[in-house]
Amino acid sequence: MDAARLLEDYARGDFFLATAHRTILGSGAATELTGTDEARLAERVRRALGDAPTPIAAGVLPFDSAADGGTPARLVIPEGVRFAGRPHPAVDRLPRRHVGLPERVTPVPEGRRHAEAVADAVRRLGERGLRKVVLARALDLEFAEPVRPEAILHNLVKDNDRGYTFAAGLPGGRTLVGSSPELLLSRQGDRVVSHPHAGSMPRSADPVTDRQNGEALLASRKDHIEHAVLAEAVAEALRPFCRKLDAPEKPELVSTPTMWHLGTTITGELADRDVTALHLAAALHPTPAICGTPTESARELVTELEPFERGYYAGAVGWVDAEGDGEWAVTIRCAEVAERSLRLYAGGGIVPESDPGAELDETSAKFATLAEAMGLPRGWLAEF
Ligand SMILES: C=C(O[C@@H]1C=C(C(=O)O)C=C[C@H]1O)C(=O)O
Repeated sequence: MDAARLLEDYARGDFFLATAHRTILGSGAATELTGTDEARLAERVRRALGDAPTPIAAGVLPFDSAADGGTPARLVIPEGVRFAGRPHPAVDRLPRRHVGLPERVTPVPEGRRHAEAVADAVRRLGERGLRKVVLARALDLEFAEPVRPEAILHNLVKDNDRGYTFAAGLPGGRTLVGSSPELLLSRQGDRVVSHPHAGSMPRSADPVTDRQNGEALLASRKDHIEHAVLAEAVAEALRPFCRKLDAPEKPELVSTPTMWHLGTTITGELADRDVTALHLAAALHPTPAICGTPTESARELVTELEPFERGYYAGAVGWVDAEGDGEWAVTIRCAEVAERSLRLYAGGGIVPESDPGAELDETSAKFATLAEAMGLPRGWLAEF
């Protein structure tokens, strides 16, 4: 099966995930499973897959299922599932799709307010004994015409030949669409892998500046601190499930078409095959890549300082099969698409060494993944 065909067949409400190794299209929903207790949901999914018409359950976990009003995890067992190999080079021959310019862009909060929140966070880290907190901001885009998530997904897949490029149906007919560099967890047999990312610099069209940015990130003490907090937490969360765990001491430089990051590949051998990819994803989430350390105090600070609900941003997207295998990516570099509007999200890790202006710039740079896929003029969103 050709991955380009799956991309062309994707329709709003379907589940789509393209990675460096495979492409999955789950169409329709034979069964929908939602819940705010992810560990219990993982059990229900395991039972439901036992006699399901298709081999996987797929969907999204929210940032915080206990947030105001409750944001449930949503998985479906699709009516039909098709698999293909990696999307590239097959999708290269497809033309780009037109998305259209928004009529209005509203930052939530305004950039200046986000920088103030970062300064506030830096102060409160010390007061509350936090090592790190991740603060995000959003941009609301309004359009005169209906927004087509299929067009955005199409361009995201063309632009990003690595990473995890996804679309998933949300409650209320909305769609989460994005391209994340970050693997929360994959399980295949008894092999588990996580590839946490923290520490960021923008890519540049100028090769010299681009290389310098990557080198500056590798040399940045602040970014290594930010990363170490994350890598340690992911290793500690996986350790109880593994009879062997390999967590390198130093991160490597990794890249997307728009950002440089520090990443650590953590691999383990699962002790108990009954623990599925969804159980593991639920146990790891939320990592300090998108929340902070310690988790509960960081989540409280996020709620205090961010003037919006994260919903399914900074959650997870992925699938699990009847054997318990599966893969889950962190839902970053994404947008939540409604009928004629969409909300873009971007955040960054704050440690005592963080600078508010630099953190604001980092969120602007992270909007570029979606901005490019929407065909927005380069740097246009950076004004907001
Ligand atoms: C929170 C986001 O990204 C996360 C935060 C990073 C950082 O603070 O350096 C890097 C990668 C991601 O784990 C985002 O893109 O919105």
